[in-house]
Amino acid sequence: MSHKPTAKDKPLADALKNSDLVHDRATVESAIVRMAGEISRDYQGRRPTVLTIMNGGLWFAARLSLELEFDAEFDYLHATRYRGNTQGSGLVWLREPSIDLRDKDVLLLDDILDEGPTLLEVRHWCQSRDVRSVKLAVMCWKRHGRAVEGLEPDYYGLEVPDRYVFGYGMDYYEQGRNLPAVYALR
Ligand SMILES: O=P(O)(O)OC[C@H]1O[C@H](OP(=O)(O)OP(=O)(O)O)[C@H](O)[C@@H]1O
Ligand SMILES: Nc1nc2[nH]cnc2c(=O)[nH]1
Repeated sequence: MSHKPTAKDKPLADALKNSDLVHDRATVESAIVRMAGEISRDYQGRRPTVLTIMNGGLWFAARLSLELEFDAEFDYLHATRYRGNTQGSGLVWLREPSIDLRDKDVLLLDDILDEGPTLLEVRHWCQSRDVRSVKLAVMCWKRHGRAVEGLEPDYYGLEVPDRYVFGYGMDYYEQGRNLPAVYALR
């Protein structure tokens, strides 16, 4: 039986030795503040429903939401297709939002847009709930041109290289999410 690698087999310290810092904390946080300004302007006069995609979106969502200049309704969903691995597979839903989304202006928050199936499916799921609108905001965009067709973020903070990245919410075998910067494996 093949063994799925875990944190024990893949120490974070080794990954850090084998990685480059791509965005330090100040750069990440100023990008998030800039995004919050753009989102605040666009949603003026509305009270959107902000849905965080767990787990990775948590750190970004918390930082961003403190900068938003409007009141909002918050909830979260948990959908994962990497499950502590560095390669994605089918999306597994672990928790759906508990509030009724009908006629809501939904803003989806996630840490990274890479190949796109996660946000594509979650956006589609929201549309099937008869939302008024749905937009995507991601902290990092791995803009390699291989994402599912037509899927681009409405808002993004930073571009990241076409390598496995971690930190600021993004995991390396379920480690490193609370690193306050973004690293890329060499
Ligand atoms: O654009 P994609 O290729 O679909 O990848 C992006 C998704 O991958 C990560 O989630 P993951 O499945 O690792 O779950 P996690 O947030 O719990 O780490 C990340 O948080 C995004 O939701
Ligand atoms: N941590 C992490 N999660 C991802 N999900 C999709 N791409 C990535 C990536 O590069 N890093």
